[in-house]
This record gives sequence, C-alpha cells and structure tokens, in this order.
Amino acid sequence: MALSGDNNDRGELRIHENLDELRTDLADYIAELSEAAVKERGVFAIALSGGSLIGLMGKLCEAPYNKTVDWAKWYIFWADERVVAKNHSDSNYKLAKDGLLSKVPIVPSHVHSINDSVSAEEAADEYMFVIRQLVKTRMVGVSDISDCPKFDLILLGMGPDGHIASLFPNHSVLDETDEWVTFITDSPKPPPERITFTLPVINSASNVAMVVTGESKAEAVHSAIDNIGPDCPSLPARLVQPSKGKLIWFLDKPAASKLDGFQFSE
Ligand SMILES: O=C1O[C@H](COP(=O)(O)O)[C@@H](O)[C@H](O)[C@H]1O
Repeated sequence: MALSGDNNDRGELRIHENLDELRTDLADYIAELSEAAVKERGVFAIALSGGSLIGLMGKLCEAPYNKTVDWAKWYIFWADERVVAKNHSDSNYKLAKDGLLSKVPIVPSHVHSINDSVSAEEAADEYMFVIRQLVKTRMVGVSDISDCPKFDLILLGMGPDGHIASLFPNHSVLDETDEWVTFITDSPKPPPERITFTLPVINSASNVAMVVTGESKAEAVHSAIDNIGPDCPSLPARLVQPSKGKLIWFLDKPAASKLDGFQFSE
C-alpha cells in the first residue's frame, strides 16, 4: 500500500500503489467483515453499488476467497439501482450478477434486488418494505440510535461530481430523512430513473467503504476528504459520515493525487 492513515472525521484512508493491490486489499477487507458479522450475528448484510465497484471486487471470485468466504450467510442489497429491466446493460443488479454473484455460491433467495416492473416510486416503496421485513427478523441489524437498518457493510463508488449511490449534488433527495429508500426521475447521469438509499441509512451502517479510482475523481476526493471548495458542505461524498460505524476510503494513487499532505515517491 502506498499510504494508509486516518484523516480526522473523514475516516481511514487506504491509498494503493495500483489497482491490483487495491483489489486484494478490498477482497481481504470484505472477507474479514463477512467473517466477523457471521461470527457475531450469523449473517452478513451487504449493500452493493454499481459502476466500477463490481470490477474492483473481482478477487472475491478467486481463490482463496471463493472457498473461504461463507457465501451462504450473505444477504445482498443495492445502495442504489437504476430503474431498468434486470437484463438491461444499465442495471446494477446485472452488473453484480455477471461480475460476482453468478460466480460464487450465494443463496438466490438472499439476493434482494428491486422490482423492475413498476415505477421508480413503487420500486423504492417495495424495496423499503422488503428491508423492513428483514430488519424485523434481524437478517439486517437495526441502529441503536435511530430506527434505521444497520447494514454490516455498504460499498459505495463515487462519480467525478461527488455523487454516491444515486444521491447527486444539490438534489433534494439529499435532505430526505423520513424514508430509508427513495427515488429520483431526473438523474443527471443516465438513466434518469433510480432508487437510492438515503443518507440516514448509509450513515447508520456498521461499515461504509468508499471505493474510488482514477484521476477524474481526484478533485471530488480532495473536496470530500480535505473539506475544500464552495460546494463541499453539500457534496454527497462529504455527507457520508457514519454515526457509529467505520468509514474507509479505498483509493488508487490517481484518485488520491490532489489530497492535501500526500506526496508520493515515483
Ligand atoms: O451511476 C452510478 O455511478 C456511481 C459511480 O460509478 P463509477 O463507475 O464512477 O464508479 C455508482 O457508485 C452508482 O452505484 C451508480 O448507479
């Protein structure tokens, strides 16, 4: 690892020499959290995102993780989903299924994706209902400071604009505090219709990992972590502040290149 350390309230920073190193560190981290959750609660409730994240999780499909992880105990959710058919190339479910879920022995009934045959609003409501049932049976934990679900791990990517899940800069959904899952029909990044976890749910998780790579995201990483720039207070990535959970940033060197105080030797 090129660098690792804590940055005040912005969590732990893990800056990797290259993508291969990041992929190994991320697989180790997820495998360790899975083992700890299964030991403590008997299950592991994990929420995925779409985009580059799934490719970066690829090592989990390989030895030793494919054999050592207790896949049967995993309950899978999505922190955000595009409201398209499950076989559409924009679907975050399809991305995860093709890149991960079809390659490891996950129990199909533990995979909780959205209903893709209803409106975005209905899909968000139904998804929240599903999560509510799983909170009741404690397959998903519950926050002890709010009634929010407490996922064992929420994995987030970040766009160059600082968006996380489908929470975009300056969008009114950033202020949503009543619902666990909400919807948008005007995403600035296509496709327009999406459902997304709200900030209270993200910030109630036991662990949140921000997995961000590439130079195009360096400015937003700088704003989110160093608290720089006029838009900073409302930058979605900056608003990821788990109340009791642990936040870790998995970065490669290009994504970390604009951070204050980090200098890399060639
Ligand atoms: O649209 C989305 O974008 C973000 C970031 O994607 P990336 O390819 O730049 O990593 C992703 O985290 C989110 O799940 C997705 O719906």
